[in-house]
Parts: sequence; structure tokens; C-alpha cells
Amino acid sequence: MVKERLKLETEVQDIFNLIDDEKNFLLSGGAGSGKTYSLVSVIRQVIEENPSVQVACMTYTNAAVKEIEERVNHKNLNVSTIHDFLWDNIKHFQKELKKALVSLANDIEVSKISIKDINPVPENYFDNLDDGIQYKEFLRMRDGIISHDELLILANYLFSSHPKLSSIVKDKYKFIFIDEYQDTNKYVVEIFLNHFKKSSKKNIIGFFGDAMQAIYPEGIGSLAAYKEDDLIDEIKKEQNRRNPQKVIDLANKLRTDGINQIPSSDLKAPNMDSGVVKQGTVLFLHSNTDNVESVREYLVKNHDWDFKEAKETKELNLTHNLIADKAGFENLMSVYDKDLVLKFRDRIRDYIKKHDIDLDFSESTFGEVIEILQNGKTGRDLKAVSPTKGMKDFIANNTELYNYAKTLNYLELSKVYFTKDQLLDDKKQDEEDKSKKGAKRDSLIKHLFKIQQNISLYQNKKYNEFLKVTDFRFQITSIKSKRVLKENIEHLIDVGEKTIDEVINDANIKGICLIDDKLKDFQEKNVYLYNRVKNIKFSEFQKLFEYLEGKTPFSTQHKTKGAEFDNVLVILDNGKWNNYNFENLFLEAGSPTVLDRSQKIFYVCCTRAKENLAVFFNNPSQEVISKAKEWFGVENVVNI
Ligand SMILES: Nc1ncnc2c1ncn2[C@@H]1O[C@H](COP(=O)(O)OP(=O)(O)OP(=O)(O)O)[C@@H](O)[C@H]1O
Repeated sequence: MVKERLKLETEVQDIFNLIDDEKNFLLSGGAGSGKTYSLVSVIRQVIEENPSVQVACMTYTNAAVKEIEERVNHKNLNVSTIHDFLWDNIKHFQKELKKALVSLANDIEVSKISIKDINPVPENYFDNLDDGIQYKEFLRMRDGIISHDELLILANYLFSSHPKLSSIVKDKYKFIFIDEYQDTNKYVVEIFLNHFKKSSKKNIIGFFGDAMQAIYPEGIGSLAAYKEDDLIDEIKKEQNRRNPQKVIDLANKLRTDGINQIPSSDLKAPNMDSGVVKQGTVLFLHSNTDNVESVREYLVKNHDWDFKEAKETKELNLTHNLIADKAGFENLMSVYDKDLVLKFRDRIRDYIKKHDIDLDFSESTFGEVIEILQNGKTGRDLKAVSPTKGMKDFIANNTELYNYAKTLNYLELSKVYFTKDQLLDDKKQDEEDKSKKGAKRDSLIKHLFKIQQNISLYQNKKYNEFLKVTDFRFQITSIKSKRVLKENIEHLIDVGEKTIDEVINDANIKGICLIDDKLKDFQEKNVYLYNRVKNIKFSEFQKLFEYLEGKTPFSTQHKTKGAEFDNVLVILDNGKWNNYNFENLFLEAGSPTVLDRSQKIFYVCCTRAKENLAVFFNNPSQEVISKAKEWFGVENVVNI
């Protein structure tokens, strides 16, 4: 054995034994067992032993990217997302890409890839594209632009049909490591474990993860079948280095695969204190109101928690919607995510499509289309072309919006499309998180960010940085102009009750943040959305800014995977998302898939705590309380 390896953890030494035997491997282990830590050790050792080879590592969690960058930092290591890795390796084979896309589009079994109204797609369909096949955030198959889902299908097809492609990638990367394998798409696993086999070149694929933490439905979940087929050898980590004893005990009860963790014997492990494992605290708090503010107060008063320490104390909610109310950006969230007028439009559109209604609506308003359908003499089902109960309630509360939508050209309104990603993409876990740039945010939100960045830098007295970002920098020619800048920014900061539209104009007139072409273009092309956002108070956007910049203690439960914090408050409220059911989590009842999903997200949440864990359940039944007593201990179940 290479001498230096002796200093490594035993599991990492076991991995190197498999590498020596040219075997692909899987490192699995419960939460906090140190898989990310081992991944970094493996990468470092591989580079040490093979200084001339390239290593690829794919990971999704912020925590892992940060840890890898800090601890490895080597030019031979390429850290990326799986999508970027695949695209980088196939994008130069344009001829093959075009041919493959046409085949997939014409394959009736592949429903995700098709070109509307073109069937079959001719062989030379993509031959004259200026930029060839491209991979982007959005899909426009007609123009040869694919997005995330299509990329995986396409890459899988190419690697399956071109063993040479596997040889090229294997030559380029002698080692490929995939973190959080459980949430990796099955197409990706197939590429690396099945299609790669078709090339006789040598390389090593290593997976790291935990089946109990599979929280995304598109993920493979488990690699058990690959293990059975001998395509991969498993090494298990059993110790826990993160969580205090009480959290480990709880987590062991929550695991559904019988894996029982023990605290590590490593005296330097984070969960050790002077040679003994920390005890920590676990609490199950409940009350008959859903007022989480009182839960926070209870923890502050009785357990010394400090929610202002956003880096170390987190409140985990299932959805951004649940957070929006608490963090104060509920109107913005509701515009981007809960527009039931647009949902009604979808209902009408789907009806027209489903029933092949062949009327020319090109000159009709949305209101006219509704009327035509509702008064149709063709025996149409009136219910199917009317708003649902939820839509009716929404319309009753938003009559102005509904009346406005009814005046819009139906075809134009049909094109209106936006998602909450345009508002919320890439939330930072904490303020120091540098990797998040909000790629999917729309131009309006990006512009508002720019304005608020100006304000925030000036308010925090970061004058040099402020001078670098403000558009006013081009106007600074004299002492007098500096004084004008001071007056202008101080005027802008005082947003008071001003609307978003007013602040955009103010920032423009005062020269702090100019209305640029991107914003103008957005305003022209997204009249419906802009009209809705513009009247919301700018102070509400400021709340969103704080949330996205990681300055609040709030996080969604999914986004905390891989991370760890001293104090963790988990809110068990499914926010009417029926993919999850926390009552049934405790009763171990209900639909098996919903139960499984709820068990896994709850396991992920609880195991983030390095010191103290609190779980809040609003108005639990007696059965839930009994189970909570079993899991948390009688003395830790508290009615606040
Ligand atoms: N060998 C080690 N020496 C010192 N610290 C370690 C070691 N292994 C892990 N740790 C520390 O233990 C904690 C948990 O490790 P890590 O985050 O790698 O766990 P994980 O298995 O990836 O957890 P999860 O599945 O919950 O994301 C981290 O604080 C990490 O820095």
C-alpha cells in the first residue's frame, strides 16, 4: 500500500483498495457520517498519487462545493454539475447530436422530445442551425435548443449508441466522482455504469451518498440493483461525526432501512467535547395555534437560541410559500406563484386543445373566448369551462386583475408564462455563499437586486464597493458631483411606502441605477407580469432580498441537504402540498409514497443539527403526541 494512505480513514483506504483493483465503488453512510469529508480525501489522495490525470467531481449542494473548493483547490480537478459535465463532453459532436435528436423526436416511446406539428422530423431538420444544437435554461426544440431534462435523455442515447464517446471521456477523466448519488437521475447512472462498460478503456467511477436522503423524485434513490449486478462495490460508513447523541438516537429511530449509527470514536470529530460525545437537545414543541413566532420566542427565552445568528440558527419550512408569509414577501410570491387567473386561462386553453375546438380566436379577447365557450351551443360542459372553486375565490378577491385579463388578446395572454424560479432562484444559504448568482431570475428581479445592492452597500458604509456598482460612477467629475451622489442615494434609500415602479424610476432619475435595455425589453414583453409587480411596495422586495441573500434564518427543507447548523427548528407544516403528510409520518400510515417522502425529508432536516434540534407541530392529535414521546422522550415533548 502507498505509505501515505495509512493516514487516511479506514473507509477511504478501503476505497483505494477497490481503485487498485480497478473497481467502481459506492461510499454510503447515514447523515453526518462524513461522506463529503471522505470525498474530499479521496480526491486529494487521487491527485497526489496521479499528478498528471484529470479528475471530475459532480455535486449539487453548496456545502459540498464550498468544502471541495476550500480543501482541494487543484487545477486537475473539475467540479461541476452533472448537466454541465455531460454537455461539455458531448457538445462538440454536433453531427451526432443532430442525428440523435431527430431519432429521439421520431421515437414514440420518448414523449419528452418532440417538435410540435412536425412529424416525422426530417433527417436534415437541424442541419442549417447557425449555432448548432445548444443547451440552455429554456427549451426551444424547434430551434435546436434543449434544456435540462432533454440533455439527460440525449446524453444517455449518445453514450449508449457511441462507445467511442465513452472512450473519449474515460481518456480525459481517469476518475469521475458523483456526490449525492441518491438524487442523481437514472439516465446518468446508466451512462456511467452501463454504457461506459462498452468501452474497454480504464477509469474509475465513485458514488457517494445515502439512500435515506433521496428527496427529489427524479433521483435514482438507490443503487442496490447495480450492486447486485456486480457493477459496483459498496463501502459503508457507520459512524456519525456531526450530530450530538440525542439527535443520533432520534435519527436511528427515523431510518427505515435499519441502519444504526454510532457516534465516532474520533476525538477530534465535531460532535465530541473533551473526549465524550455531546448530548445536545431534541424538543418536540406543539401548540394549538400555528403562530411560529411564539415558538421562536420560546426557544429564545428558554433555550438561549438566537435567530439573528442566521448562519448558525435555522428555521426549516417545507416550501418557499410558507416562508414568504413569515419573511414578508407574500405579495411578490403570490404574483409569481399563485396567479389563479392564469390557472383559469390554462383550464380554458386545455379545454380547447382537448376538445379540438377549431374556432379562430386570433382576434378575440380572453373575455370573449370565455363567453364563446360558456355560451356554446355545442353542448359543452359548462363546469369544465368555468373557474374552479379556488379560482372563483381568487377572482372575487382580484376583480381588477380578472377584468384586465379579460380585455387582453387571448393569444397574447396564452403566451404569458413565468414561474417562481424567476423570483427565487439560487437562494444563498448564508451571506458568505459566493456561488449563487440567481441565473434564472428574470430581468425585473435582477434590476431590483441592483437597486437594492446600491442601497445596501451604502447603508452598510461599504462606500468603495458602492462606487464600483452604482451607475452614477460615470457622472463623478468633481467634488460637487460627489455631493450630488450623496444626496441622490440618500433620497433613494428612503423608500418609505414607495412602490417598486416608483423606486425604479427614482433610481433612474437620480442616476444611481439606470433603466437599461434589458429592463425595457422586459417591460415591453411582460406587460401582464410587470403590471402586477409594479404596484407592490419596494420595501417588500427588500424583504425578499434579505431572504435570498441569506440574511434571514429561513431555509426550505430541501435546500438544507448537505449542510449543518448549530440550532435547527423544523416546522412540520405541509402548506397544503399533499406530496407530504406529517401527521401520517408520525402514524406511519397513509399512501406509501407520501409516507416515504415525508420520512426522508424529516430525516434530512433533523440530522442537520450540530447542537440543538426543535420540531414544531401545530395542533397534533393524541396519537401524534404519543409517537413523539416515543421518538423524542416524554420530557422533551412540550406544549408551549
Ligand atoms: N475524518 C474527519 N475528520 C474531521 N472531521 C470530519 C471527518 N469526517 C467528517 N468530519 C466532519 O463531520 C461533519 C459531518 O461530515 P460530512 O458533512 O462530510 O457528512 P456527510 O456524510 O456528508 O453528511 P450528510 O449526508 O448529512 O450530508 C462535518 O463537520 C465534517 O467536517
